[in-house]
Amino acid sequence: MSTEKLRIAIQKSGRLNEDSLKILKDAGVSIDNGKEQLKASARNFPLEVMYLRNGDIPQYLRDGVVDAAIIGENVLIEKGKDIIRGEKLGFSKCRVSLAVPKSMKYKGLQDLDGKKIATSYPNTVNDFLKEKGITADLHIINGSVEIAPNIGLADGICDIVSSGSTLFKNNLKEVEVMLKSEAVLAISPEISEERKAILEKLQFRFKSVLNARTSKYILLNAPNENLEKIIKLLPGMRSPTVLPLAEEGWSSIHTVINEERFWEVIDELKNNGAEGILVAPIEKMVL
Ligand SMILES: Nc1ncnc2c1ncn2[C@@H]1O[C@H](COP(=O)(O)OP(=O)(O)OP(=O)(O)O)[C@@H](O)[C@H]1O
Ligand SMILES: O=P(O)(O)OC[C@H]1O[C@H](OP(=O)(O)OP(=O)(O)O)[C@H](O)[C@@H]1O
Ligand SMILES: [Mg+2]
Repeated sequence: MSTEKLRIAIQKSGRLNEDSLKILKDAGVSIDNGKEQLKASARNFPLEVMYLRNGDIPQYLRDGVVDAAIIGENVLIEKGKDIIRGEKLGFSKCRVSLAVPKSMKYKGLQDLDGKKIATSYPNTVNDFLKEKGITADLHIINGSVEIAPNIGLADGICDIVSSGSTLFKNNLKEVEVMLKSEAVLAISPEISEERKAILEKLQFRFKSVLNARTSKYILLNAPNENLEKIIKLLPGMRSPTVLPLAEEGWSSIHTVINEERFWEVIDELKNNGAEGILVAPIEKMVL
């Protein structure tokens, strides 16, 4: 048997750390915890985890020092265009935006021409502004970017926005969304065939976990005369299971549904006589 292990990087600490460990755990990979060691092995899967800074990961992938990573898509756009982008992982959702002081009368991007913009994402801003024919003077800083306009360091900023509360607290307003981001699986262009085979197994497990996270198992009782209408609202994986109830004229319907879709159709289900509706989480889902 091969002794080869897949080397995967995850963020050492910060916004991505917890959810990255969670998706590995949900995929059945048990890691002997050792965050202090910066490197840990999985007990039951040929995997080695390296705990690294998010911003350093593209270089490690490029050099082939790690085979794969869980990283913010925005970081790949900023400095990892040559890195292979795999599945989106559904967490750490944010956007990278331009913001200006609330008091500024902003009419459009031309208002930023020749202005000073503070950011930790110079390539992203440059690419965006260049395409629109705007030239700005970039001031590169690594953190607390939102404070820059208040201390006279810049006229505007480009940074990550999620709830918008950091902008609000610093008297800034979001004026352009440059890109949307979430955590993704990133893959080294240098990955060996043998490790790629291990990665494919992990990707399969991630997909099962992600499918399950967005789906719910639903059970409900419905009068037989409305079965057809209700089934139309609940297509399921192939089609719903329909079982007769002990009470004549009624059936029980079991199916899998996307959670958002469930909330969209709930009123129609009720209007068609559905009752005793149960919604249960799904552990894993293999399509
Ligand atoms: N407020 C937020 N809401 C949602 N996602 C975010 C938010 N801030 C950052 N992110 C996402 O999480 C990633 C990591 O952010 P975090 O602030 O933890 O680390 P960092 O300081 O950018 O990186 P490093 O690990 O190099 O120190 C970002 O690249 C982005 O994709
Ligand atoms: O729109 P919001 O929900 O307020 O989130 C946006 C803020 O979150 C991130 O900072 P973080 O808290 O990660 O601190 P950091 O600058 O130390 O990375 C980002 O750099 C923004 O400042
Ligand atoms: Mg941050």
